[in-house]
Amino acid sequence: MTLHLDDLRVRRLGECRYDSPFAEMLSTKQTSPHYVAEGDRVLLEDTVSMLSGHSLPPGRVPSFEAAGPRRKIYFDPADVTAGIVTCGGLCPGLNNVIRGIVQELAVHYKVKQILGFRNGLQGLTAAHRDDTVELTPERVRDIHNAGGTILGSSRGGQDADEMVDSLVVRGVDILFVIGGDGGMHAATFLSKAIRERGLDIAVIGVPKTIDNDLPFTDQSFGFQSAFARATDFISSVSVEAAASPNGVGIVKLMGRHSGFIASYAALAANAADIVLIPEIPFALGGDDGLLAHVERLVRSKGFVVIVLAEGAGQDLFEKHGLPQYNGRGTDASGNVRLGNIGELLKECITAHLTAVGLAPAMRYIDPSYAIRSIAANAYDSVYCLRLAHAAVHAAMAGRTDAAVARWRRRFVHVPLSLMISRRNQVDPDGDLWMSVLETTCQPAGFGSVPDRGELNRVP
Ligand SMILES: Nc1ncnc2c1ncn2[C@@H]1O[C@H](COP(=O)(O)OP(=O)(O)O)[C@@H](O)[C@H]1O
Ligand SMILES: O=P(O)(O)OC[C@H]1O[C@](O)(COP(=O)(O)O)[C@@H](O)[C@@H]1O
Ligand SMILES: [Mg+2]
Repeated sequence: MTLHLDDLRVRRLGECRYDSPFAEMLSTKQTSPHYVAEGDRVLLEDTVSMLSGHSLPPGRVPSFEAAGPRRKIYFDPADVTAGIVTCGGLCPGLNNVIRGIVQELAVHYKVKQILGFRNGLQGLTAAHRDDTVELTPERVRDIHNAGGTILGSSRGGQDADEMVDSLVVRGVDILFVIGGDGGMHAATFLSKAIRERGLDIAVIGVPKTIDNDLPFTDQSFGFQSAFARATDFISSVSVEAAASPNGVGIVKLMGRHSGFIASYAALAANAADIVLIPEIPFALGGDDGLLAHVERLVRSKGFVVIVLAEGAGQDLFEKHGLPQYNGRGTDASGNVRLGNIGELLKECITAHLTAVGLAPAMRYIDPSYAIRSIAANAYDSVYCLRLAHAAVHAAMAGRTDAAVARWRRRFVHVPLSLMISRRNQVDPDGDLWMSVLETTCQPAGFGSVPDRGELNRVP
C-alpha cells in the first residue's frame, strides 16, 4: 500500500480560536532533536532508500502531524464535557491512560466534566448511558497501581447511531476510545456517524492491545509489561523440562494473528528452542517437520522448550482431522475463535515421542490471562501517561477521527482510517524474526507449508 501525504492528514473540527493553557510554555519552542514543534511533521519512513524512492520534495514526503500541545485550541475548556471508554481485552496500562487523560483535562485544561462510560461500548447504549462514573483527579489518584480498567470493558457490537445519541444526550464534546483493532473500528464508525449528523464532537483513539497487532505505532502500550510477564512462564517451563527425562515444555501465549508476544518473550527468556507464530506456517510430519525436529532435540539435548502464539498453526486442525480442537465461529465482537494449538501440539508431540521410545514428561502451560491482567511496568507507565497527554492535546485542538501513537519514537496523530487499514504482524523477512531464528537455532521453516499469504489474509 503506497501512502501519500494526504492519506496521513488528520481531520479537524474547525479553527482553533481559544488560547491554550500551554501557550506560554510553547512560546519559545522550536524543533530540536528532542522536540517536534507544532507545524513540523514526522516522517513515515526512515531509510534513505525508502525516502529516495519517492523523488518528492521534503514537504511532500509522507509524514504524520506531530502530537503535543498547541498554542491555540478549538474547544473552550470551561464548556467541555469529555467521555472515556475502554474496549476489548484487558491490557496493562488501561488505568494509567484513564488517569493520565483525567489529570491532564482537569488540572491543565480545567474542563467542566469528565464521564467514564462503563463496560466498553455497551456503556454508550441507551440502556446504560446514564450509568457513568464521574472521573476526577481524586477518583483516579491510585488507579494506575492496579491492572484491568476501573471502567470495565466488553466485547460485542453496538449501533453507532445509538452511541452518538448517547454522546448528545450526555453533552459529550470529546470521546476518548481506548481500544484495539475492534475499538479503532468502532471509533471510526462513531466518527463517521458524528460527521454525517454535523455534530461538533471529537473522537480520539488510544491504541491498546497486548498483541501489538495495530499498525502505525512502534509498540502498543501494555505490550512490554505483558511479554515481560510471559518471560517468567517460559523460564519456569524451561527449568521443569530440563529437570525431567525427555522433558517437553510448551508455553502457549496470546496473539491471535501476530506473534509479537511469543517472539519477544522468547527472546527475553532466551530459553526456547522453537517459537511458533501465526505468520509462519509449519508442518508437523516429515523429516523436516516440527515433530522430527522435536525428536532430534530431545535425543541430542535431553529436552525441548516450545513457545507458541495462540494463532499459530491454525491450518493444522482440518488437515489432521482433529475437529475437537477446532475454533468455533466468532466472539461477540466478530473475532474468530481459534483452535487450541497448544492442546493439539501437546497431543501430537506426546504421541510421536512415545512412538519412537522417548515417552515425554510434558510440561504445558497457558498463562494467557495471567499476562494481560497485571499492572503496567515502569516503562509502560511512562508511555501510557505520555499517550494520554497527547490524546488530550489532540482533542482540545479539535483533531478528530484520529488516534495518538508513537511512531519512530515521536508522538504523532494517525488518521483512524490508517489504524484500521491493516494488521501489524511479525515480518518473516524482517530483523525481529531473524533474531528469533538466531537465538533458537530453529530452522527457517518446518516442512512444506501453505502459502503464507493464504494463511495471513486479513479478514
Ligand atoms: N468492525 C467493527 N465495526 C464496529 N465496531 C466494532 C468492529 N469490531 C469491533 N467493534 C467493537 O469494538 C469493541 C471492541 O472490539 P474487540 O474486538 O472486542 O476488542 P479490541 O478493541 O481490543 O480489538 C467491541 O464493542 C466491538 O463490538
Ligand atoms: O478471552 P478474550 O477476552 O476474548 O480475549 C482473548 C484475546 O484477547 C487478546 O488478549 C487481545 O485482543 P484485543 O486487544 O483485540 O482485545 C488476544 O490476544 C486474545 O486472543
Ligand atoms: Mg482486537
